[in-house]
Amino acid sequence: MAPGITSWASKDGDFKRQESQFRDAVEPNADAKFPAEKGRYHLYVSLACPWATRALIVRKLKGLEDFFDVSVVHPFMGEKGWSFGADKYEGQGSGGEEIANVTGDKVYGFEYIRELYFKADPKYSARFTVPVFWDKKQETLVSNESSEIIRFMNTAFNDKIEGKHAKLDLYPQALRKEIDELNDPIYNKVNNGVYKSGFATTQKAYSEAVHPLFEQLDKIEKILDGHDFLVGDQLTEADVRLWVTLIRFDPVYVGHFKCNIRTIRAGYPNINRYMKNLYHNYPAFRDSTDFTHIKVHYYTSHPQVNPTRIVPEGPIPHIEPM
Ligand SMILES: N[C@@H](CCC(=O)N[C@@H](CS)C(=O)NCC(=O)O)C(=O)O
Repeated sequence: MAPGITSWASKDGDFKRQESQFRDAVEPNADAKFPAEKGRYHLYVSLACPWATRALIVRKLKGLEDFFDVSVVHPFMGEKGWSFGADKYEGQGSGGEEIANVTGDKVYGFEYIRELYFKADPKYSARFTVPVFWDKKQETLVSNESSEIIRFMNTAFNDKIEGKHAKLDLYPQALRKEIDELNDPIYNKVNNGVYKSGFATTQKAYSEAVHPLFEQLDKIEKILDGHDFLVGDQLTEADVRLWVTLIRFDPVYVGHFKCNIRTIRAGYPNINRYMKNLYHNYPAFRDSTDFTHIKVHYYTSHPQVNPTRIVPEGPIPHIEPM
């Protein structure tokens, strides 16, 4: 077992996210290493995980449900990492109860996500993260980096899908510069900023994460004034990448990760409207959201942050109506 799988902070109290190790891509051409083929691939996710949820949202936005199926892990993550229910937390809170929407491993019947990593590379020695984009033909991991998985989903299958799904371009040439310029601070200060705040083990590391996080949210609040999307008044990957953190913010990050300078619902009217619009009016966003998985995962899987593992009841509602 990898030592300290549930210890996230470095010696100086900062949380550092590891670089993903599998960085290939599915490509449209038949002679590619990983050619776009219907039924060939499989996506492994946690419904709790914001990075994995990016891939689920784009799969649905691009109409790729028939192209590759999905396996969903149990939200409790123990010492051996993500499991399909082999490791359950039998304690207080909702962690010990049966959780809906856990599928088991539909490809191999494995118990743990780590088994996929060792199948792909017996010498693998880094973290066993989701999402995992898996090639059933070569029995290997194509990519475990969500930002790249959503990029190839956006393009690789386009000549095999139709209409609005093929036309939808989440990373259009004309907007790339603007999207890239936003992705960078949003990744560092928001998507990863909540983890840096929550996993900090010194006051200094916490402060150095939580203030930039809220300063970046303040900037986003201004960008969204009078707009439904971050860039170009159209849905792009920048929205997908930001939204997965926003939807978890009030239910989890405010309490569990101490990101409590403001809530989204009370402190950011534009961000709240934007978040609610995508949830209530875009099934790809709503259907990829499972608040039970989200809350049970965070509150029960980080005993150094929440030793009682009690899952709080609120906020009620998890997301406000339009
Ligand atoms: N850079 C990766 C990050 C993925 C990631 O860190 N996933 C978390 C879940 S939210 C995970 O699987 N963590 C397990 C671990 O670190 O042991 C991506 O965007 O795909």
